[in-house]
Amino acid sequence: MLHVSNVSKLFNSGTIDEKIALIGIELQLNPGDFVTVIGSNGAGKSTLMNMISGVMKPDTGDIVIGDRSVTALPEHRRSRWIGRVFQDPMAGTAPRMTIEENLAMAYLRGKRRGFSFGVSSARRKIFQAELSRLGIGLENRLNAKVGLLSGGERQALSLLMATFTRPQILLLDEHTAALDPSRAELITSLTDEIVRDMNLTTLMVTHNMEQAIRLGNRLVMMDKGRIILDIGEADKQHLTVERLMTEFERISGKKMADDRTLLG
Ligand SMILES: Nc1ncnc2c1ncn2[C@@H]1O[C@H](COP(=O)(O)OP(=O)(O)OP(=O)(O)O)[C@@H](O)[C@H]1O
Repeated sequence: MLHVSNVSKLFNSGTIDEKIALIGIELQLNPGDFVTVIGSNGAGKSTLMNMISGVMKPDTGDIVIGDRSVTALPEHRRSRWIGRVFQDPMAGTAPRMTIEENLAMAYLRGKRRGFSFGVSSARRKIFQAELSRLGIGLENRLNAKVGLLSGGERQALSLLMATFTRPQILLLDEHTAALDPSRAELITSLTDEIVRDMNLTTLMVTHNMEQAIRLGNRLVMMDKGRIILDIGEADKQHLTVERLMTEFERISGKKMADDRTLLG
């Protein structure tokens, strides 16, 4: 479903600010894979997400979604196949538009022209049904401006908007990190539910090791632009935070330098 092959990225090449962000990344996600990604600061996690979504182009390598190479396509041309939720609850939604208008926008993403922007009563029913699965009452607030929602509510809406057109790839970029613990837990369980229900192929970056172990069927660890561990379903079931830390130290030869990492 997603094949990242030999992807490298160097920032500020040839200057004293040169930064190696990714080196020869190889990553294959099969349909329905839910892969969590952890790694120390500057490991290249966000850069990898940006390469897949088309925010930036790799220096070398190829990115294939489904059976097509998207490496040369700009971000907006890939958006029909990709859903993405960012860390910042402000990033995924339009604050001055209503919940209904935001959903209509997401609904039209990647669709051919000819679909009207207006919200028909049939479509409104679909939106209400989708919103009610979030379980936080947003289905009764279709005309509320999104800017008035709490961070958790916005993130729940962003998650819905990113997923309800069933993207081929869902990218979650520390999407619970800016929320307080109870809201983060809500978004985490909604994520798990939606990804499983829709069988979405998902890549989720998190700084929370416990969350990375608990969710998904695979766990990938990055360090200094490389994937240093790729743990499959069977091994992941027996994984603990302590074991993960030990593995990181063994492979990288250093302690996990990441102030934000939650040990669970
Ligand atoms: N636009 C940019 N210009 C220059 N250097 C960059 C840019 N984006 C990322 N980098 C550098 O590339 C490396 C990888 O950064 P990236 O943000 O992908 O890491 P990360 O694993 O997401 O880190 P964090 O967990 O701290 O968010 C870092 O050294 C970073 O400083």
